[in-house]
Amino acid sequence: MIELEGIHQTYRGPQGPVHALRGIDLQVARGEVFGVIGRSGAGKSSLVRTINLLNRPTQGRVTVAGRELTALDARGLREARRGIGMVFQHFNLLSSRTVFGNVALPLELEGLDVAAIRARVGPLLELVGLSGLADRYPAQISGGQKQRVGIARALASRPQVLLSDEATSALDPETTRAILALLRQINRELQLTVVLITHQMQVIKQVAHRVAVLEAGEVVEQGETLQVFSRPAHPMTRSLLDDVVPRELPAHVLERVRALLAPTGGHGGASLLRLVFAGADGDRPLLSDLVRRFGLDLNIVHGQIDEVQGLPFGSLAVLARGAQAQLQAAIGHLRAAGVQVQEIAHA
Ligand SMILES: Nc1ncnc2c1ncn2[C@@H]1O[C@H](COP(=O)(O)OP(=O)(O)OP(=O)(O)O)[C@@H](O)[C@H]1O
Repeated sequence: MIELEGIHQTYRGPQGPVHALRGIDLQVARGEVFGVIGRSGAGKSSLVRTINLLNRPTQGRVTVAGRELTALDARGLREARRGIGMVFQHFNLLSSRTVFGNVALPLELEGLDVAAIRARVGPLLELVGLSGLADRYPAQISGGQKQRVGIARALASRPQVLLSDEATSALDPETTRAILALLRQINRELQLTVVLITHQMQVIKQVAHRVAVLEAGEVVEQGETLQVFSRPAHPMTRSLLDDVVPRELPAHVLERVRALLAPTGGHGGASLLRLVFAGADGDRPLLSDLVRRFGLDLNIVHGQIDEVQGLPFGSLAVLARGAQAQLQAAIGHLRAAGVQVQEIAHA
């Protein structure tokens, strides 16, 4: 649905050229929610804005729904852009227009008559849950409601693609969840292709089918969200994932574990293991396997279980005691079952 080929974006900065995008190749399939994540300055806004040529890349080709946008003239581009809606971090609503008036604006610009506009805007306001607020002004509604207006406006021209430029960054966590759920609902019900950029893995976790990680203008990793979450390959991905599943144990937990790891005078060993599991692994009785099959004593010292795309995802720190050979066999068993195992400490 969306194809970016060899995209470079160079700005003229006060201290010389800024290479914001350095050779991006990306493909987004029809009907998917594709997330782009990166730290501030990574080039996310530049990237999402090349998809509708709000930013014309210095080099490279942009194709959306089979049309090469970078080859169109101004008129062709205007028309193609109707197929691409966009929502913004700060909503970009006109304060002098009501909720209805804001959603109606792109339709007025398209030249639709009053009856046609009413017929289009009513269902859109219902879709985003704002039917009762049509006559309010932006100053009279909450941030989450403003973003709902932004989404309805973006959908007014019946686009095939929706771009979201940090749409939830100005919202509190609960409103963020509600807006993301709405985006996901729209993606499903309207079979809309969604590209969203964010600096928060929480956002990716909740809605994106696939994700690309951007660093210094380059895609350093991409893949299915669950795959990237469970087996992050690049240090930047791991660092971004720390916000969701911290890799380091909190200091007070480590201290407690050290005391537990102190030699007890027995014959066996003890290992502090960090287990990361994703997807269906979470449904298997792996911990009872360790006890039953390998005769280990287990002590869960820390953990976090979450969901990615409705599938279990999480990490556990487990203190395992038992015979050395059995400990090693148990680690092999877990790895064979697709669980990532890291031995944090050993005694
Ligand atoms: N119009 C511009 N002129 C000059 N430099 C720019 C311009 N727009 C962006 N940049 C620079 O390009 C780089 C990428 O910026 P961009 O806004 O795309 O990143 P971002 O990942 O969206 O960051 P943020 O999350 O902080 O918005 C940054 O170094 C930024 O300073």
